[in-house]
Amino acid sequence: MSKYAIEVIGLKKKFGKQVVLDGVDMKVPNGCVYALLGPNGAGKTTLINILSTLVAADEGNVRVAGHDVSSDAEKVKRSISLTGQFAAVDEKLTAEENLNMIGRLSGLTAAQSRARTAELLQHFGLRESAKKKVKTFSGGMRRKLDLAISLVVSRPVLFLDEPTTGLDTMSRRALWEIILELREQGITIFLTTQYLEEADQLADKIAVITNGQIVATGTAEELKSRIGGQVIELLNSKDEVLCTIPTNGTIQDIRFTLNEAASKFPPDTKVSLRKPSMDDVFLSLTASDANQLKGAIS
Ligand SMILES: Nc1ncnc2c1ncn2[C@@H]1O[C@H](COP(=O)(O)OP(=O)(O)OP(=O)(O)O)[C@@H](O)[C@H]1O
Repeated sequence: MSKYAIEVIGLKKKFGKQVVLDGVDMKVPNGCVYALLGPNGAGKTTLINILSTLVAADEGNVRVAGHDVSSDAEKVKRSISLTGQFAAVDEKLTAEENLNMIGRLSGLTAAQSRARTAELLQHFGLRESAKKKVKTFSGGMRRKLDLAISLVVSRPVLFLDEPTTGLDTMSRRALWEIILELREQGITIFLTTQYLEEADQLADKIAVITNGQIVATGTAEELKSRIGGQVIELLNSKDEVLCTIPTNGTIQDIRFTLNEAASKFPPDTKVSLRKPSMDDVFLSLTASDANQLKGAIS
């Protein structure tokens, strides 16, 4: 068996004249949480759709769970679960009925389906709402049910397209815990997100995509260290951040930056130094000009 759950080489995709994926290479090891991080329109959903056989690639080699997505699509489909950006649940049914229906459609016997439904309702904290119609559910409950539905039959690779978009902080954290538990069971989780904190907290490896190209990959720490030494923050008298400026951490760069800042900002502006965050990494990688932040003071 390949040690990679997902292998992508030279993937290209156009919609009409628009190049959406422009030579993507990616290797996702088995059993990890891999986050694809990128701004709106970067090509994240298109990539997940290709990996899950919903959309065909124009060029390149794509293997999921060891199978080629174009020549072995059926085997890929049997190896994956997919949860989309919008909850794919039937609103008129209860949570229990939704799960049971998917169980039966997936080929489980009535008894197996009931048992799996009970297990998932318990696991996702939905037991008390099991008999309520989904149309009465909050966004967080719906998203949990959506995720539970994708796990009725356990598959080695789970795709989650922006799983926590629109959720409140508590529901988001509950979902993160569930995702980490699934990893403990050996499932590979490939998720897309626009939330830097999510990638930072969850992912063993992060790929940053912008304009259809992967511009960086690594652990959160590796990505943060790429940005260099220290970030200068300028704050007003109410301690509100006026400006964030990455530096390479040397006395020369910090002095130059502060000299520039001193000529632009009032003398009572406060200065603080901190280590780079994922926000800084993301901005520096996805900004059209990596010096955009420095430009903020000129
Ligand atoms: N079926 C399609 N036909 C034409 N254009 C498409 C199609 N699907 C996606 N696109 C375009 O491809 C680009 C990338 O879209 P995609 O949905 O992959 O981005 P994304 O990174 O998932 O964005 P978001 O975070 O907003 O969901 C967008 O400009 C989008 O309009």
